[in-house]
Amino acid sequence: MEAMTFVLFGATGDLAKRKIYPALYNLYLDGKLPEAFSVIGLGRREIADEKFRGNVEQSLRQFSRRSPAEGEDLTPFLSSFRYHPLDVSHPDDYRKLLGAIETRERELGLPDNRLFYLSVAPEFFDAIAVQIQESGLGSTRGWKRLIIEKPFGHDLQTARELNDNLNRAFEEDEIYRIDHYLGKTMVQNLETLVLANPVIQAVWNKEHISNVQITASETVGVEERAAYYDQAGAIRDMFQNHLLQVLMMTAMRRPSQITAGNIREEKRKIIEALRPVSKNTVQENIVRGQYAAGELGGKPVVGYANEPGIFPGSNNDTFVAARLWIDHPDWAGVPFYLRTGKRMAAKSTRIVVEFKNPTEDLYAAKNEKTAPNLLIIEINPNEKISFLFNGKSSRTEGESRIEPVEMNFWVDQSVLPEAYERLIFDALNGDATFFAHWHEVELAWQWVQPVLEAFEADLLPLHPYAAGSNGPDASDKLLQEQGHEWWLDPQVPELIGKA
Ligand SMILES: NC(=O)C1=CN([C@@H]2O[C@H](COP(=O)(O)OP(=O)(O)OC[C@H]3O[C@@H](n4cnc5c(N)ncnc54)[C@H](OP(=O)(O)O)[C@@H]3O)[C@@H](O)[C@H]2O)C=CC1
Ligand SMILES: O=C1O[C@H](COP(=O)(O)O)[C@@H](O)[C@H](O)[C@H]1O
Repeated sequence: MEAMTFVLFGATGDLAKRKIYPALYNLYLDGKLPEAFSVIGLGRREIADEKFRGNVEQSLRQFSRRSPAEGEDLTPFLSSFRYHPLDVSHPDDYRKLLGAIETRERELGLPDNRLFYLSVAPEFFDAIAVQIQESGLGSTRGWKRLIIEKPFGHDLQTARELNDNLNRAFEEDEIYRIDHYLGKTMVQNLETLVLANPVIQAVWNKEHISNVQITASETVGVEERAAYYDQAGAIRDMFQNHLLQVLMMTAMRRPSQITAGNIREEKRKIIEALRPVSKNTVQENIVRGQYAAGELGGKPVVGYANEPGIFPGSNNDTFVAARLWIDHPDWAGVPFYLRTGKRMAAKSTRIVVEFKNPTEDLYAAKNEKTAPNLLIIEINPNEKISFLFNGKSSRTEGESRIEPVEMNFWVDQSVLPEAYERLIFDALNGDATFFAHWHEVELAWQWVQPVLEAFEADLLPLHPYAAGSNGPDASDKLLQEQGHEWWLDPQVPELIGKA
């Protein structure tokens, strides 16, 4: 890997502490950082280098999946770290920063390869990009890259404006938009599961698949992020980015070769083929909800409207479910159901692929039914692939019946890198496969925009659902209209025990 400088805006912030430093440390332990490496942390407050390194060490002890041993000498890792005060709105600070980076490049004999990581509030993205250009920080003979965190805009227009500004300083192939779902083991595994297995490839289409269900349910509420969340809602926070990315990864067709460009091209074709909703059709296909008071883990929890920092009477969505159609010859007639919500019964991010079941009545004469084959890809908190199929088993002496059985592949989570480790490693290497391309982001906003407008115009009811439930009943109806139902966690074992 090429020697380089990692310039971190927001080095004193929460994300840096919880995710970025632990990711860098784990990459270091695995020998995945360049031999010559300089990290320059930035923030407004004045902090001495020693103190900054102490803060980084503290974050490793608290948040790294492999915590350093008590008394372990972290100097070899921490010696790469320097701190530099900078206020994003002060042009002079960028010129001083350029001086500090160049000094370190000379000291360490580094080429001027620079990766800028914007771990700051989104309202600063534009100004930073412009200043990187104007101060000369971006005028390198080596390469330059930009990592940005979501949100990429608040709607279609602001996303486009942001992108235009980023493009003043960076080409598209220099921009790495993090969607941490694309760094998750099982989301990355999807590509292999579907593309590298001819048997699965053969059935991955409308001939064999009845419907696809993508769920990201959370038990947490709005937590400490009321100011952001009350403006974003589930539609911007989870649906526009993570859920649509998982949809693209699930539905994409086989490229001729596995390259970043080809994968992104195939994903783009899917999001482009999503049938648009209009203000008139949004009611039929989208359900929005907001959690009311309820119970989780045996404890009462307040409703969204009573959470600290939430605007009284807020009609923000904390739950969204949608039925989507992909106008692509391979997916005609296959509904994709997506849903996400806070304060739901369980933390579960999963994809359930339900196959068509032409054999359901084959055993009618024996008074038996077969269950549909299900492929379940669990993304979080378990990382697991299960296949449910029909088998013949004898539960009672002498009596043999058809029974759904489950075949499992569990990932050993204890040895796996975290999403941020994978994504930072890829960005250091210039591999953009698992980052969101502008086309995907723009098309996702384009699809979501009429939904945002319908929400703003109050064209859809805001269904209350009890905290600790599976969301509003209206989201079940979305599926029932097509003769489907959400496959819930507890239901699958029940199905296995049935038959
Ligand atoms: N935290 C998380 O889990 C996640 C965060 N994100 C995104 O990551 C980004 C950072 O989030 P997070 O770390 O939580 O935010 P924090 O509020 O914890 O940190 C913000 C950082 O920005 C710096 N900062 C604020 N104002 C200025 C300024 N005028 N000039 C220079 N630096 C400034 C702060 O340093 P100082 O006060 O010293 O100036 C601090 O280091 C956001 O875009 C967020 O949406 C995305 C996913 C998850
Ligand atoms: O991006 C976000 O994701 C988290 C959920 O992530 P997960 O990895 O735990 O599934 C969500 O809680 C948060 O609101 C959102 O901003």
